[in-house]
Amino acid sequence: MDSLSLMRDDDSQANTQYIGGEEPSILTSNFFLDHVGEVSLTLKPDGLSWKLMESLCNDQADGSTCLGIQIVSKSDTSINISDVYTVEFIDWGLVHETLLTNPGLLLGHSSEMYRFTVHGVERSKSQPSLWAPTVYTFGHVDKQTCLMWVNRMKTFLSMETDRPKNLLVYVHPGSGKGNGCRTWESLAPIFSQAKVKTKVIVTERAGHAFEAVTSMTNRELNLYDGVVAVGGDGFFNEILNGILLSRHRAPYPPPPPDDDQTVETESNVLLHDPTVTVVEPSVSGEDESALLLRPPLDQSQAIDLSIGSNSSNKADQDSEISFPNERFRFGLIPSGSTDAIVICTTGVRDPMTSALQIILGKRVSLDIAQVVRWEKSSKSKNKPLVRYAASFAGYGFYGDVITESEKYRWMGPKRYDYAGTKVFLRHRSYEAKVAYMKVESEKPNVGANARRIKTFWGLSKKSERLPCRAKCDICNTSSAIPQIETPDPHQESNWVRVKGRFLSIGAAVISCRNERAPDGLVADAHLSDGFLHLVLIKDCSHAFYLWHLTQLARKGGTPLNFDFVEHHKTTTFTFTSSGEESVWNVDGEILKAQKLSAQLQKNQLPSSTMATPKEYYNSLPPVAKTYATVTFIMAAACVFPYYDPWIMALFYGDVFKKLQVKITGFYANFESVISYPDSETTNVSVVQIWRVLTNFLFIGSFSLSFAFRLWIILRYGVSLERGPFDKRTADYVWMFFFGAFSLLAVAAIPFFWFPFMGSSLVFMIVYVWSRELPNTRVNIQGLVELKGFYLPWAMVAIDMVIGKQLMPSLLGIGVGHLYYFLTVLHPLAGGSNFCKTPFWVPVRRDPASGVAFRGRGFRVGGTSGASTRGQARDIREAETSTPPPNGGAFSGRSRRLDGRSS
Ligand SMILES: Nc1ncnc2c1ncn2[C@@H]1O[C@H](COP(=O)(O)OP(=O)(O)OP(=O)(O)O)[C@@H](O)[C@H]1O
Repeated sequence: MDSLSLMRDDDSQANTQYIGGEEPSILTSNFFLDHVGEVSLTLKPDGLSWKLMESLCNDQADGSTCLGIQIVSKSDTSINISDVYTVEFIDWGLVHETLLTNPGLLLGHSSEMYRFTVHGVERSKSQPSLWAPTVYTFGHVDKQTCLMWVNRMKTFLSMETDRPKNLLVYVHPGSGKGNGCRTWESLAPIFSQAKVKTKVIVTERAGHAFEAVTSMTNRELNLYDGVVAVGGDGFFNEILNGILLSRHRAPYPPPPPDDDQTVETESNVLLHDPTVTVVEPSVSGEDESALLLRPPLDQSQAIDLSIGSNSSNKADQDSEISFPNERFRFGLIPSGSTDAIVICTTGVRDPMTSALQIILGKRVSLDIAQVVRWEKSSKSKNKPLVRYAASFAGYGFYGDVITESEKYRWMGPKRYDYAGTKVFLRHRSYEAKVAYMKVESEKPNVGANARRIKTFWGLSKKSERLPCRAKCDICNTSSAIPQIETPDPHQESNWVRVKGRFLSIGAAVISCRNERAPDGLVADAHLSDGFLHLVLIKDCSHAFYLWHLTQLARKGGTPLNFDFVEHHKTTTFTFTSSGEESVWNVDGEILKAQKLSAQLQKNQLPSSTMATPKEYYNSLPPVAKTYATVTFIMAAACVFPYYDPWIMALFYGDVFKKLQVKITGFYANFESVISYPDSETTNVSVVQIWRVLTNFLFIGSFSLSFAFRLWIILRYGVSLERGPFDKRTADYVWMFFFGAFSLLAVAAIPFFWFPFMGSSLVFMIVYVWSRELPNTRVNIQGLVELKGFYLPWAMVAIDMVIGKQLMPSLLGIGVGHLYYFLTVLHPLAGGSNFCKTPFWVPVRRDPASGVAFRGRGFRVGGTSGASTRGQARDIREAETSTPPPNGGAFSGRSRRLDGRSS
């Protein structure tokens, strides 16, 4: 009998066993695994496993060999849900019996049945970092059984919430050997199979991707779960800078001291001028780097700096207000000439492995170096120009090689060997001053010169290093990374100064392993270790330098163990060229700089860089800041005995009634009922029209309730303004006006009237936020975590429990919904937008958008920051694979906005 026929018709759903009560978390049933045979299949929330039911292959329990012959891959007996990227029901068709279950008959049988496939990854046995896609086809005669299993697996897959659903992909067609497009074409089917939407833009010139991501609003970027570069390290750097330059806010590293501000002391300490003035970063276009063609920086927004294959900061409760948000990731699919970043993060230089890791939402966090070039401006202030590096910034030899290699780009990756040889033969050294910060946890025995015992002719004995490798234990164990205490840069004693002629100066963020340097430039630089690894190579003879380079090119080599090489683990350094200049090579991009400083941006909260309340206050966006300030002043005014908040209240009867104000020589009291028997008083009549506005500005005197409402403005009001209303200030102001008008109308009905409607307006903010950012996780007092969508209702529930009035909150929800319906839901359903922001809204038009209604028009035209429908429409639009002819990846957007072509 054909073994497949063992499965009877009645061996169906009824035969699927549920283990674990009514809500089965475990399913088990018999299926036929294609090319294997009948298996007993078990599904648990964390994975799928199977056992061969009957087989002549009993050599090993897992059936991995049969009569001594290895059955490749299909002999696997389990796959984790975290390794599965899709499950598909594929209807009726053939399921094959393995050719090897019947040794006498090497022609296998096959039978027809219903089938489903499980697509996942398998790791190479010899090189576990190398991943490949794999597929298992299971068959069963009962369709319902198959469907039920598919649905259950999909449910488990849906719990893998960290996976991207919508990605922005930039492809550099000329990277490496010029096969960027081919690389992407070979991977694109996996992304669509995994139901990951991609908007693909093939770059047309250097700087194209940079300009595209720079010109995107936070709202537009937030429509994606991440950005993926298909190219080399330089291309990744271009995108990283495009995103960070306009969004990352952190204090600059201290500039190198001016010569006249530098005092050399006996202890070799560099004195910095702490009073140096920092002005806006320069936009000068004199550098050859295409990145320099960029718009002025907006330093008003903060970002989460956890970058690697992704961007994440688990502790960041406010990350949705800034960009990139916590789910946003940076992906890199290697197609370049060096691909050091990919080798250091995934362990292999394999596009498929990177693609699968991106699809499965695998994450690794990286530190980033902020590199600042300082120039004297006309006003003779130090003028910074900022760049970010994910792997390396190097001067001298490294800069010369990159400059030289650009001339031979046509050679492909070989150009580095040719240019390297030329530059080596030239053997140039450069006069420079370097100052670096002494860092506490740089213990003498783990530093570059650890246990250095001098031998003759300058060579040191091998140091004890823990090199970073694929699947590095140190990178994977956060406790293995020492906690670094960052010293105060203003304290002179924290600096060490080195002056001399250098063949090269390099600062590595990661080990920079690549095919030419198998252990990397700095073997013991680990991912996110918090250090900038400064490597100073002082002038030496040709022969020694060659020795150093050969050590670099050798696995297990000791390129840093020479007397002319210094390795310092630091967080900040400064550089001043004193003579003939080379250029800096920042992740493969050229940066000319006579004065430069660099600091490590540790994976940290931007808010933690806000040292003072003043900085925090200054960082607030204008609308929320104004509202919060006014409400605070209103509350503070109650402290004064002669101020009576009731004068702000909404009494419709009084709004058009004239008020007699008696003014004495010392004060005014607005309570008309009080009369003063003073002799010198003046009577003034005023209409109390202000009440229609001021009742919204008073959200209570200082109390717990007031603090809570103020917190809502600062938390959710700011979040809305920086997120969905980014660059749409007029729309945001209009939202408040709309809310106020609606509440005034509602308050005309006595049942809904409150003397102060401010708390309803504040609650409207919460409601609109919950609709705009419905999937943001919100933690309520550390007790429960829920989706942003439910936040207003959770707050109402809390109000109920603590016995507060519910009506103000419910009114806020009501008008919030009306606003959201009229501005988003109704237009998305095809209706017209009755609630457009009128031109009289008293706010300057956003210069970046040019029009006041840009954002709203955009959403109506197709996208909503977080509304499901908006997103769905945007995803459809996003499936364009070619950029418009003008190369502007987003030029279509402006046509949707206001009907004009960009
Ligand atoms: N379409 C394009 N035409 C020309 N240059 C481009 C284009 N797109 C991007 N670039 C630029 O090419 C430079 C190098 O790209 P990339 O890093 O992908 O290749 P690579 O230099 O071969 O690789 P690696 O950086 O790994 O050595 C980047 O600075 C990028 O700005």
